[in-house]
Amino acid sequence: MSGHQRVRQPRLATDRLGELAGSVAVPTYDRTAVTPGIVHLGVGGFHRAHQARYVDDLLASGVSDWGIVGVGLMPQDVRMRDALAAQDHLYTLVERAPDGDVRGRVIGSIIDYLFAPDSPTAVLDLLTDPRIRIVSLTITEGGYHVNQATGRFDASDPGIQADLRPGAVPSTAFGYVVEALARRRAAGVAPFTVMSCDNIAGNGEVARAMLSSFARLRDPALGAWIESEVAFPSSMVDRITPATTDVDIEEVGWRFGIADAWPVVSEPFTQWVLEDHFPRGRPPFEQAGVEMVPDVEPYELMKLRLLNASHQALCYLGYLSGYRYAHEVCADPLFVDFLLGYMSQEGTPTLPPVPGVDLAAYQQELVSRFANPHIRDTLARLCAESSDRIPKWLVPVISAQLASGGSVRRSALVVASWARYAEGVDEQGSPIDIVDRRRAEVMSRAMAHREDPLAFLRDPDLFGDLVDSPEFTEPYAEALASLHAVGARKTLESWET
Ligand SMILES: NC(=O)c1ccc[n+]([C@@H]2O[C@H](COP(=O)([O-])OP(=O)(O)OC[C@H]3O[C@@H](n4cnc5c(N)ncnc54)[C@H](O)[C@@H]3O)[C@@H](O)[C@H]2O)c1
Ligand SMILES: O=P(O)(O)OC[C@@H](O)[C@@H](O)[C@H](O)[C@H](O)CO
Repeated sequence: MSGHQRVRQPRLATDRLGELAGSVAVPTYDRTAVTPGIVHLGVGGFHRAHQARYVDDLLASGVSDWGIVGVGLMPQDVRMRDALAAQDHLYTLVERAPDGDVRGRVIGSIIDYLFAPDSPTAVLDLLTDPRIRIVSLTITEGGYHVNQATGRFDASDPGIQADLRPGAVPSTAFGYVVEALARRRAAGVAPFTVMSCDNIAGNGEVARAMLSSFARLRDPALGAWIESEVAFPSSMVDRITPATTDVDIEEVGWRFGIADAWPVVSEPFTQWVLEDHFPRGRPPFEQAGVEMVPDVEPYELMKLRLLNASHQALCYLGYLSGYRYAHEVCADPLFVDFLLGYMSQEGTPTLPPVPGVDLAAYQQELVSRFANPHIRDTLARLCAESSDRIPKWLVPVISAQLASGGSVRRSALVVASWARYAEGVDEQGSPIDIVDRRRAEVMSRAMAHREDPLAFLRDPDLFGDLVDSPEFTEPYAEALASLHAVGARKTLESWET
């Protein structure tokens, strides 16, 4: 309870907004007049802290035809359905600054939410409604079914297989999007734009390639039509948004007088760089601070190779050393030196020029953001789903550095720390809950590396041919041996670069 007395607050609802206006910002626009223009698949913490907040700004400025309808596809999304339905689809966004300043804001831009298993027909009807001109996605990196080694579509997922059966009722994001596009095409309704907001380099291009490959397996002509007729703008999205905790829910109660079943907490920083390619129209995003550019790639690479790869650089080593939060790691100068060294010596040399960005200042700002003690971003969140993260964020850095003759020593230590973490026991002997959709394979390779030091790397789906590169395997094997012999902290102390 954080020392605060538990008081039962009335549930967040439209008719309470007036009384809440003294303690938090609330929507002042008429939500009943807002019509849907965007369907978002994967309404989790990030979408609610980021895109929905930008759209809320636009609705407040008088735009009324770009409301968001959320769609949940996964079994766990039933909780989001119930939370939002009980509070008129309103929720509280809490922004916590490093200096302890806390701001609350009720977001009104999600005007409805459908849980797809309740009614696939309702979801398909929505997606074929001509008013829907954008379908946006935060379905996580794993939701795109990319074979990491070949870059091609991987159709092995059972849900994908089910969605490929003739006449299937969709169950996956790809199943819904492609079925809806097929219906729009048949009905002569212009396709919506697909806007990926996941942390993937070239997220628009990846979405285009994977969705059209999936569609081709259903109907080659449909696949070709999607590839040529549907727009897939790429984006760089950035706002650190940890998973909401019970303490966060209680804080929203005592601090703002709001009973909110599922608020969302984030840092104050937010950035969205978006490729301006929306042939069916778009909201005036730039009015809400979105940077509309012709080419997002330099910004995406900067963010993924500096911010996201640094998250991986700090999470396993930090966890093994006994830390549990990102800010704890970033209060430790040994780790900060390592992160800045990785960013300046290995991540940054692989980047193209990034228009208007001072990369040295960007690196320092990242460390300050990671060090925000009020965000309480857990290392467990950052260590999860590493099989989807390391190959997309760090392996490209290693490959580029190897190609140019640059250093990979810090990156090698990061990969070795993941391998050590994947053994499933920390340096204090406590079990680690490995959360990864490839958990069994990853853990079994980690179990084998005491006998065969390169065993963890022998997975071309994750590492391509890195195992054949002595410039990488030598520092990797040295790092792994050191982690086993003296642990993460001492390895960092002595890691010569
Ligand atoms: N959290 C952040 O700091 C952050 C910042 C930038 C970008 N992102 C992007 O947003 C994504 C989601 O992050 P989050 O913090 O909202 O996570 P979250 O767990 O809060 O929400 C993820 C949502 O996606 C759904 N989902 C997961 N896998 C899916 C799949 N295969 N198909 C369809 N839906 C699926 C979940 O059910 C949930 O609704 C990340 O993977 C990342 O690409 C997150
Ligand atoms: O959410 P993921 O899986 O893409 O990655 C984990 C974190 O690195 C990520 O969520 C960052 O917090 C985020 O990308 C900051 O904008």
